[in-house]
Amino acid sequence: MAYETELAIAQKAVMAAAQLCETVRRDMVPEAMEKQDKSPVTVADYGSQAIICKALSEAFPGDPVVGEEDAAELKQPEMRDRLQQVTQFVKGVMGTVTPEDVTQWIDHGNGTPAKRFWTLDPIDGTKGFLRGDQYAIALALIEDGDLKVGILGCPALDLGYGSTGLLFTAVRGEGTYMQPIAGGDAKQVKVVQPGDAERLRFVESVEASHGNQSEQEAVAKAVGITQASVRMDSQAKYGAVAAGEAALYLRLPSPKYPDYREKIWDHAAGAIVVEEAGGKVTDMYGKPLDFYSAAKMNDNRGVVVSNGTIHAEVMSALQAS
Ligand SMILES: Nc1ncnc2c1ncn2[C@@H]1O[C@H](COP(=O)(O)O)[C@@H](O)[C@H]1OP(=O)(O)O
Ligand SMILES: [Mg+2]
Ligand SMILES: [Mg+2]
Ligand SMILES: [Mg+2]
Repeated sequence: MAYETELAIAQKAVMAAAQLCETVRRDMVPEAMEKQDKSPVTVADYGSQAIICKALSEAFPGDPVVGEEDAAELKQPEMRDRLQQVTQFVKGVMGTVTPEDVTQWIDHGNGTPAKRFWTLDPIDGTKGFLRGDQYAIALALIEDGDLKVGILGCPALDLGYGSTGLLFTAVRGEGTYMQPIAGGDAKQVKVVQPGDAERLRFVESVEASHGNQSEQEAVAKAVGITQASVRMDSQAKYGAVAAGEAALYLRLPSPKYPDYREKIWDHAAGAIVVEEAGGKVTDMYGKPLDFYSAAKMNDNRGVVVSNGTIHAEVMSALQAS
């Protein structure tokens, strides 16, 4: 199997990070700190990035990591208690560590795209995490501009499989697998097959300002989806499409933030998980997402994720609207 070592190390790291995130949600009411761009971050976002970056830096010291968080704010003197808290949670998962270790590991995620690199969202859907809803830990390997490995940990997702917490893994050319985070066998998953009317559902963000819900509804209707959307935070939406629980995920630019550009860590892991399950991922104009030029996908607008068979129809509906 290709990328066996990469997959094994990344999967183990994402599992450990998932354990930290769930411990934070169990042991405290996570508080949001505000970043410079006004978006929230928690001790779990930092802890998760520390754990995964440590594992990647040890196993693949030459690979840059393009991660969402950095430790600049956490290193400020007035944040000492907060850093201590992050360190305690990291310790809980991996034994002895110092606050300096933690900030160094987090800052290992300040890399830039290269011939081969990883991209990491330590908690995707921080707002969902804070609300007690869905969130994801998303890690992907990009080589020569193509997604090669994706790991998507969804600690609060069950999709009716009877165990909460699902992990999706994908390697280019080798399919997508889903397994319970709590332990158990991995099974291969496939997107919705044509004619499966019951699963012809669409998913979108809970946060109205992360998309354009009225246009998303109109487009879904235009392609024959009659059920109301399922609203879900984070890249767990990609998991739902990969597992065949929804046929479409629409993320159209919010009229409130027309200049917003999607970030690679918000889509890389989810995209390969869906593609390897047989689905298709493009921007709203049908262009492939650019995962290699920069952390921000400057030349893409919106994201459309489908089971593949309805993709062309969705593009026509978007053009007409
Ligand atoms: N205006 C926006 N349009 C699209 N996505 C956004 C917008 N603002 C923030 N986000 C991103 O949406 C993601 C969560 O999406 P979802 O609604 O699917 O759970 C977060 O990674 C967040 O990025 P950030 O962490 O930079 O705030
Ligand atoms: Mg995040
Ligand atoms: Mg995110
Ligand atoms: Mg964030």
